[in-house]
Amino acid sequence: MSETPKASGSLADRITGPAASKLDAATTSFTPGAPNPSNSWADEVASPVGTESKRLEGTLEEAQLDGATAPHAGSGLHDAQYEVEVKLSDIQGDVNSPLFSVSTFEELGINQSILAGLYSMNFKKPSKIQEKALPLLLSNPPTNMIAQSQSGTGKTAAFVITILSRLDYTKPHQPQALCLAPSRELARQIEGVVKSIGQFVPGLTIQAAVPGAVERNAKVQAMVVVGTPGTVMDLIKRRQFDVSNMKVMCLDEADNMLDQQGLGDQCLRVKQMIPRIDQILLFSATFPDTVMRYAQQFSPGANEIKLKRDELTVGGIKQMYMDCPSDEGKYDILASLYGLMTIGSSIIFVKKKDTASQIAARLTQDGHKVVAVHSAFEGAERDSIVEDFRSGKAKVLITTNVLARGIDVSSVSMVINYDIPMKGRSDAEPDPETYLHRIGRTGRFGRVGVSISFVFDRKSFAALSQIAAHYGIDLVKLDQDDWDKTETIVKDVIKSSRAGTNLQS
Ligand SMILES: Nc1ncnc2c1ncn2[C@@H]1O[C@H](COP(=O)(O)OP(=O)(O)OP(=O)(O)O)[C@@H](O)[C@H]1O
Repeated sequence: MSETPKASGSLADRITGPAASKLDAATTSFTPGAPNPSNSWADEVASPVGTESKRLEGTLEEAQLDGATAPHAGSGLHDAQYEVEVKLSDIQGDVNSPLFSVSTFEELGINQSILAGLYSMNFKKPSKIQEKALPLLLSNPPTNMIAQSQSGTGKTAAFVITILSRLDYTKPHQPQALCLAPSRELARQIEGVVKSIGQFVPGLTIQAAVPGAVERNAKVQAMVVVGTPGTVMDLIKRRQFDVSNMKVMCLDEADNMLDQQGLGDQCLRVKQMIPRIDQILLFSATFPDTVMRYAQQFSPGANEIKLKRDELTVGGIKQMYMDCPSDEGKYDILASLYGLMTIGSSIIFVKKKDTASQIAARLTQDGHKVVAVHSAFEGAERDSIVEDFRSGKAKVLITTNVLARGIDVSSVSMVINYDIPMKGRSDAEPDPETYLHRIGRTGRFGRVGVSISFVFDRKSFAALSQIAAHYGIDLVKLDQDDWDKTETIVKDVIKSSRAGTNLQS
């Protein structure tokens, strides 16, 4: 890291000095990007977004504790030796961790061949959601389930084990389980998890139903089908996909699938085209109240495992924000962070496809190595770019909300919200669910990671403040005027994780 942000002084600082978090009654008019001589926009927002430098210290200490790195491995915060081994068994033994469980996979009544798959993936103990959900999921008669658990805590394995336990293995060409996901990348990833967990299950057949995967007129002839709603709907309509014998239907990222106008309609159509389903499973890290009611209709009589709002954030993810000089000025800050982004892998989330492409082009021009993916890319190209990112060939990925959910790449140590996620007409409101899913691309299954959200005006600051208030969290302000300090703070967290490479079981 040698570059320093070109901009001098944050907007908030240029207005009033370090942004204060208390509400200031006297407000003056504000033009985004233009210094306001008398009042900070930050002052005008009742905000839990903390700015005191001493909070940085506290957070770093917490980072070590929450990430379960230093205390278990015995490495101190200022230890020059960054390579710290994270002991997963210790995290899973901590009653407060979402990965905690008292039981073993054997005790959950899982079939031997499925157990063999779990062990070969080095899954030693279930996580909390797996331990709580599996007895309910596997009991007879099959019961519907709505299950919520923090990002990166192993929901996929919970529903995949259920699917594999429900199949009639005497009918290898008969589709019996359907799993739907909101993006082709997530559907492909789930297909991979089914293959891995089911690798020792004799006779198991799996097929993906994403755009381009099933030839026109070809039949879907696998027991487990994982796809995206639009493609699956078309295949059923065209009678390429026989759904007369469906035992399990699972929606991953269910709140997103049911909430979004297009996706929601398609999921409902698919369900209506299936004459009978023994078990309907809805999984997500988030279930806003508005969607929950609809989810309960979609999956009637379901057992429910829910989290409280303040339990939703993952302790291993250190959430920070950067006060940028202007919308345009965000680019310089991003470029300055490049060195930190490549310690592990990073994902930069933007709102628009165009922004993703433009930033990627600019960073490339400036000599950095990055890739971009969004829905305007062709399917095959998307697959190959995401594959490069998974394998570590590409370390910095710029994308839109299309990859905000579900994507599991353990080496991701940093997530940047280049644009604060917004929803509603003309982006009127902040989108706390998307925020949580985006930052959840790091800190997977006990690992440590950093999220940095960029704010630059009153609207973006207020939006981030509301998101922080929604989850009852404090965000740490990174100072662009003290780049060395910023670098140290971020580096300490990222290097303590070396995400993915040193998680010992
Ligand atoms: N019992 C386990 N032991 C060890 N690793 C596990 C276990 N269960 C899951 N994992 C790993 O944890 C990671 C996260 O799991 P998964 O992708 O299922 O999370 P998730 O809860 O679905 O997250 P998200 O809400 O982001 O979709 C994966 O790499 C998975 O292989």
